[in-house]
Amino acid sequence: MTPAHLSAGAQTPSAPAADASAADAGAKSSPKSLYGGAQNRRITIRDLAAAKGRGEKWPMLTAYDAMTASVFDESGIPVLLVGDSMGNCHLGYETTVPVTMDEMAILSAAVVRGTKRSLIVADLPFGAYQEGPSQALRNATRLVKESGVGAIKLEGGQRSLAQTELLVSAGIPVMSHLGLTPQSVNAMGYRVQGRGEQDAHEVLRDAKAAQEAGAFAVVLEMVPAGLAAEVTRALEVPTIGIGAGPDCDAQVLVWTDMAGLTPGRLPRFVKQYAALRETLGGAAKAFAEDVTGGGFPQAEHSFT
Ligand SMILES: Nc1nc(=O)c2c([nH]1)NC[C@@H]1CN(c3ccc(C(=O)N[C@@H](CCC(=O)O)C(=O)O)cc3)CN21
Ligand SMILES: CC(C)C(=O)C(=O)O
Ligand SMILES: [Mg+2]
Repeated sequence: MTPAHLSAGAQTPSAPAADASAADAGAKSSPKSLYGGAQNRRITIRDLAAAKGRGEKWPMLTAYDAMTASVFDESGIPVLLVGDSMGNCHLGYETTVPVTMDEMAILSAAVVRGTKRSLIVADLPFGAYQEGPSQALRNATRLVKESGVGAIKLEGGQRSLAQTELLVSAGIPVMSHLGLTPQSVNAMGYRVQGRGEQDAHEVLRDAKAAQEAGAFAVVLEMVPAGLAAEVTRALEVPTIGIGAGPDCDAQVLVWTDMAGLTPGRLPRFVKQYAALRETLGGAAKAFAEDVTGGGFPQAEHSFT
């Protein structure tokens, strides 16, 4: 098998075009805005830092397969997260806890292959970094080398600082994830975090510590909007909110939630922009009725 980082889709800079025409030169330079995909290269963590300087907000979505990722890439979504939410959204587990490194590596490589411009960030799954910095570096290195991702995300502030520092010193960009950290569901449940002075102070302290350790961005999940605003003002690196109010630098949602594919009750922070479950179910039923009723296939679908 060709390692993903050697294939066309990998997150290594492609060789510059021999003929740098005026149009090309413009397209290769820094994007005027992060959203839109006008640039002819991968988004980098430097682009994200520049967007914070301009006060520009940006979107992030999860992705777990090449085809869906290509839709988001072509739609100009600057950052895609191969989230361990693949556990419940793609692999049929109850939570993110059972997700393995093998599963992360395979689906991350698929997302990288399906995209050209988005920065691809992969979660380190539960159990892949809690042993310590050397375990974290070994597993993060695998996702960078084998899957071709451009950055790694891990949960926890203070408790993951040594891991963050080692990855950053090794040249692997790290996104930190604070507030509700779903890999700790068995300890904390799915509840708003950072309520009350003590807990709010802990979130702010963790965010500053993550930035100090070299994190290029911080996800804030299910924290009060006022606290997220305070953290966003306090940090030089961008904050990415999910259930963290309107004042974060960026917003992330799980793609199956935002597109209306996830069944059942959704978290309060989700907004649905499509009804894919209905659309796809309708297509399946129409196909089934066509087959059982003899309407498909017709001559135009057949060979003589
Ligand atoms: N489909 C999906 N969407 C997500 O946002 C998501 C995942 N899966 N898996 C990984 C984590 C888990 N997340 C979750 C899971 C449940 C709630 C939840 O039950 N929220 C309720 C209760 C809030 C409360 O009681 O304080 C809500 O109404 O928001 C929130 C975030 C966020 N992530
Ligand atoms: C919800 C986002 C931030 C995440 O960690 C995931 O999708 O796994
Ligand atoms: Mg996650």
